[in-house]
Amino acid sequence: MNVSDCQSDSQIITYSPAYTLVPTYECFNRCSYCNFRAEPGSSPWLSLEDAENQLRLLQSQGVCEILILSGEVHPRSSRRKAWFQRIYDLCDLALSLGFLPHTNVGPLSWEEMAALKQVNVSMGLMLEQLTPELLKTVHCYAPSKIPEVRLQQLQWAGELGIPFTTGLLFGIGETEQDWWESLNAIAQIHGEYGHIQEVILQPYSEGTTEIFHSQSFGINQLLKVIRKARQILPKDITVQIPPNLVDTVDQLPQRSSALLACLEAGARDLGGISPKDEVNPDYPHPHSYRLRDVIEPAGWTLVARLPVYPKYDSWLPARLRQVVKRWRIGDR
Ligand SMILES: O=c1nc2n(C[C@H](O)[C@H](O)[C@H](O)CO)c3cc(O)ccc3cc-2c(=O)[nH]1
Ligand SMILES: C[C@H]1O[C@@H](n2cnc3c(N)ncnc32)[C@H](O)[C@@H]1O
Ligand code: MET
Ligand code: SF4
Repeated sequence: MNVSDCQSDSQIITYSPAYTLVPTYECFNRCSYCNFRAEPGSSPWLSLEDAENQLRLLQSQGVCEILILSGEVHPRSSRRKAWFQRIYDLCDLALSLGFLPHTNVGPLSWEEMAALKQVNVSMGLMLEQLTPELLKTVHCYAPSKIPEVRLQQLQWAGELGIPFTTGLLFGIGETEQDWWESLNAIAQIHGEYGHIQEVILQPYSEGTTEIFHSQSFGINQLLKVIRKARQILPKDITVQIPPNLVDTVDQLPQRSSALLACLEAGARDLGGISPKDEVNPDYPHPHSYRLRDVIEPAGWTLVARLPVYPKYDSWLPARLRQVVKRWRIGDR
């Protein structure tokens, strides 16, 4: 089966069989909704040896995407160079073992982003929300979340020709008007460069180790967002929702109505399904076979995808194109 470039009118739902590597949990930002970060200096970095051991165990398990997700070292810190080098080396390692890396480690300098293009089939950064009001609240101690900085990252990715995943986080104190402005900003940037593969609509989900402790974003509001996103975003951008965050109460297939409602509203991708959701460790991912049991009786077809869409293969450096080609042949 072929996943066409435009999924929005089809019955096909995709997901990416993924595994997450965390270079470090330490982060100089303090987003108050974060259940991931550790204090700078308190958390050892992932060594290449440990990463290689983890990756070798995955080689026979159908995992394709390696998501490199990290806490951040300040751009002007003397440790920044070593931090960046470790991320680069982890990507290079994953690639050399035949996996497809996708890096999401916060804002990068132009040079850092250009270097990572050589070892990533796609990259990601959530816009979160565009309104600067959040800098007074949840992002008060998070300079990486300055909206202009994040918008510029999307712009740079476009200029560098990097297939990109972005998204919004809902339920962190923004208004409804803010939602539509953020979505319009993504649509506009995609209009310039055509590089946005997917937009993740991520409902804030309360965890056990954060400082924010607010009510998780509700399903009815999320459905409203998905419907409107489908109107605002160009058709060639896929709307992604994380199934573990919308389907938290339903354990039995026949009760998984929230997920089906998201698909009816226009979501077509379920993102990276990995053994552990590092960002929301309190919400484990359902196995792909369970997802299939939930969505296929309702007429949808669940299909694994690569972290780069076919129409972007020609954007990739030769080494990456080679590895992607091997996966496409065995694909679906
Ligand atoms: O398992 C997760 N994967 C996350 N992913 C991975 C994502 O689900 C897919 O693997 C990507 O769409 C790549 O295909 C992210 C990727 C990004 O670029 C930005 C944010 C996220 C956030 C998550 C997340 O919270 N949990
Ligand atoms: C990697 C991405 O995960 C999202 N993120 C961070 N914390 C939470 C949470 N409690 N609930 C949902 N999403 C979260 C942010 O959007 C970040 O950019
Ligand atoms: N620190 C990065 C960001 O917030 C990615 C991981 S968040 C758990 O964009
Ligand atoms: S969400 Fe990302 S930037 Fe914010 S504190 Fe957590 S790891 Fe750091």
